[in-house]
Amino acid sequence: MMGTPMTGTPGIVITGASGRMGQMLVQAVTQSDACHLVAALEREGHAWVGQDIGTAMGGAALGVTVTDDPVAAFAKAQAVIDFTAPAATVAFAGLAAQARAVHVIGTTGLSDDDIAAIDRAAHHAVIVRAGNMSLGVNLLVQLTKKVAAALDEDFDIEVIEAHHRHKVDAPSGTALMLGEAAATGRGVELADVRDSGRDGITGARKRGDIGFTAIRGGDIVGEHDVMFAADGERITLRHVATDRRVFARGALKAAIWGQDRAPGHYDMLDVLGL
Ligand SMILES: NC(=O)c1ccc[n+]([C@@H]2O[C@H](COP(=O)([O-])OP(=O)(O)OC[C@H]3O[C@@H](n4cnc5c(N)ncnc54)[C@H](O)[C@@H]3O)[C@@H](O)[C@H]2O)c1
Ligand SMILES: O=C(O)C1=N[C@H](C(=O)O)CCC1
Repeated sequence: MMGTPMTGTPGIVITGASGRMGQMLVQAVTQSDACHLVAALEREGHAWVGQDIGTAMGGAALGVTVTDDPVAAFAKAQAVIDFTAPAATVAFAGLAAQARAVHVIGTTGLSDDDIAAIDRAAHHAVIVRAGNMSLGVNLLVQLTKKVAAALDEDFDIEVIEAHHRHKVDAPSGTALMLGEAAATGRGVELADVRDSGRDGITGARKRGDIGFTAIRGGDIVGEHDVMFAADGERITLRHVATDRRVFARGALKAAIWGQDRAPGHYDMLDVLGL
């Protein structure tokens, strides 16, 4: 059995345990000395509910049975790591806050109303939310802010992202983080300059707009370019993720960082001190 539970380290629940990120997170937690797995959650009716999470993943038993009961799972946890879907994440934010567990949210595609609900839960507990938990992307956010602040609107800003064929939301959470960073650097609101989904006779590009393009295909883990294009020259900042472990590593760091912090809605820049 991997990762024997240690009482001195935070107990972690992984939601969406059968998912691409869920399985990566179960592996990361069970291999870590800094935390231990107390529960694995899946949606009601999922084939893995009732099975040992280790054997369901095709490996050795881990002694943790997949459950569909978030209240019971969260009651025994110090942190909930959640990469699922918007409706689930909003419900989990309330339940994790009631359990006073740190809620690490990787889920993307959240609406403004979803984020407002998460903000309300963060009055009572620690929530760390980021569209991308990797160190590289969070550094890229800061670089994007700086480059955007240094250049004027002669440089058109375009965010181009590519992901696997199963991804359901666009632009990606990361692309939106980068677009927000570019807008902040320029001193504008992203909502006022955002241009997504060009198709047909769109008219010429509007000066000052921040454009988004989404590519979906194959097994691409996650690639992001921020392009600053002017007449005669072009700068491109790029991040390429080749392994989902980079997201899992960031999420574990956030779960541990959040222990004993004051309630609030934090992001990975807080966790990484960037
Ligand atoms: N922030 C980051 O660093 C980062 C990195 C990768 C993925 N993501 C995001 O994480 C999310 C999940 O991505 P994925 O590729 O793992 O997707 P996935 O579809 O493989 O996994 C999602 C899992 O959540 C489960 N789920 C849905 N509703 C549930 C509920 N009510 N209760 C329990 N489980 C539930 C599904 O059954 C599924 O197993 C997406 O929003 C994605 O964009 C974020
Ligand atoms: O695979 C996904 O889905 C990813 N989602 C995040 C996003 O929307 O930016 C991070 C990269 C992978």
